[in-house]
Amino acid sequence: MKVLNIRRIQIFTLFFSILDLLCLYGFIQAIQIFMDRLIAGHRIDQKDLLIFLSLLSGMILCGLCSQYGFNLLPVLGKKKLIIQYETQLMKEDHSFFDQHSTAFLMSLFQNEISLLGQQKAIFPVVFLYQSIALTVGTAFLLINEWRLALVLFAIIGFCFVLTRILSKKIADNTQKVYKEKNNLFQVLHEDITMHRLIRFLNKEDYFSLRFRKVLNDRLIPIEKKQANLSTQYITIYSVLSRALPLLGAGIGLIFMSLEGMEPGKILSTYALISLIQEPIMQLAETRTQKNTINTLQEAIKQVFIQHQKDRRVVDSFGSIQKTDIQIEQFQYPDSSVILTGLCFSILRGQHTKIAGPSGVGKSTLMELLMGVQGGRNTHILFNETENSMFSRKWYSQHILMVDQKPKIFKMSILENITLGDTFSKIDLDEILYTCILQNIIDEHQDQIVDDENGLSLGQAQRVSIARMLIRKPDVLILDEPVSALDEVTTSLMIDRLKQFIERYHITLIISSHNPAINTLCLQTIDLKKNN
Ligand SMILES: Nc1ncnc2c1ncn2[C@@H]1O[C@H](COP(=O)(O)OP(=O)(O)OP(=O)(O)O)[C@@H](O)[C@H]1O
Repeated sequence: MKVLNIRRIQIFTLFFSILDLLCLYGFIQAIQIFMDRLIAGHRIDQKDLLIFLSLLSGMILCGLCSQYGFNLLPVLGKKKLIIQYETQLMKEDHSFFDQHSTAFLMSLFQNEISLLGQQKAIFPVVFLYQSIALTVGTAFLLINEWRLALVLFAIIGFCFVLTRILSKKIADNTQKVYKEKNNLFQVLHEDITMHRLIRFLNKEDYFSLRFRKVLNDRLIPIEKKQANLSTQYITIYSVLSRALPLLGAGIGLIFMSLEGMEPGKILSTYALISLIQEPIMQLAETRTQKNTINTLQEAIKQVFIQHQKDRRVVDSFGSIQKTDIQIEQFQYPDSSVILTGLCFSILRGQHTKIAGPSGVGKSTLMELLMGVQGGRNTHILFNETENSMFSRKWYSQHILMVDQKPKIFKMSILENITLGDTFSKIDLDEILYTCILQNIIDEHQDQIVDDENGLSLGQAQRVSIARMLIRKPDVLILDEPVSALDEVTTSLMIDRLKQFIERYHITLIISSHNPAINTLCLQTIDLKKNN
């Protein structure tokens, strides 16, 4: 995908903004000259009109171009940063997603990352442009009437200090607003995802009250403070922008009566003062933006600190002949011990059943095998090498797992299986036969499905198995693979699965409460409850 080059658009915007500025100052000077000449009794000729019109059309054209750039930059900046962080998100480890809720990550992308992208793209252009505008304006004003300029600078300087203090306060408060907005977003997300349960329990009022409490007691007070600060800021700004040019003209008139200042000069001084207060205020404003950018950048950096440094180094290693499981003790953070004193091996072709009552730690053991959980007292070895030595790429080619809850993407069934990889028609037909999916494919054709729409739980389970099986790993871990299948389909599925794994030398590790699975397995590891 081609992303427009931000740097080029920034230069384009700055270039036309400066041209626009120069046309504007040229225009002011032209007015002063024409006015002085009119007063002196000269007439305006065709050449003068031509200069006038050229400057005017230059201003319109350059204004259009620079405005287009200013409107385009936030869009590009937002897009760039979203792509950058999405790529980073996809590389994150399992523990990252345990730490942050979906709602939090979604709101991070919608709010903070988007805003940071916009500001980062537009900030340097605004800053540079306003600095140039201020320098040019100051130079013109000083040349035009230095005594008047000094009086006005003193007033502007005072307002500048005031707005700087205010803008710092606004930036600090903005961070609090973001934090509370995220909070509210998470509560709302929970209300939506749990809505079915809430309705069953007739608890709508209880949850609405919780939402309103977060909104009224936490977010609204901070937003009110923000409104108050912004009002003070804008008031100073508007008083300055309205009063300053009039003040300039007034002082100019005094100079005129005392020392005979020309009317053309008063007019151009008035126009210059009108122009100069804008960059001054905008530069104060960019300070607010700079504070916001820095804090946002730091906040996002904190979220995206890689949790587990990727120590895995081995990419090429033969197929798995032996898997050793040595677990002295495993527990999740802040939980009691789940697994303890486990030591067994699985040889190639030695299909193994992991048995035990619900909650004993079967899925946990499987996650340890997949390397998504781990710890100092747990050792998983493939061909006598610690699993931490293997890269994720190696894992994806040699050991795969089908979760207890089937995962279906919003794609067609075939796409759900291939996930963009190319498989031969023979391979596809074979997998559809093994997982009893041919009828479902015929029924749904290329229709898009997801796990809530279009597939039963048993069908979704079979699609999830097909997705992993077609990749023919050395070891396939199946967590409760037939829990949603009827007796006939279970028995057919087991027969076909047996043929498939024998043909491709795949070793199965299965957890299931269904005794029919026993016919597939050569050893059983019985997990016992620790408490
Ligand atoms: N991410 C986690 N953080 C903390 N505790 C967890 C986590 N995942 C599972 N547990 C706890 O670990 C224990 C074992 O859970 P696990 O899912 O491994 O059991 P199981 O034997 O597969 O159960 P079932 O047969 O019902 O699927 C449970 O007490 C569960 O609450």
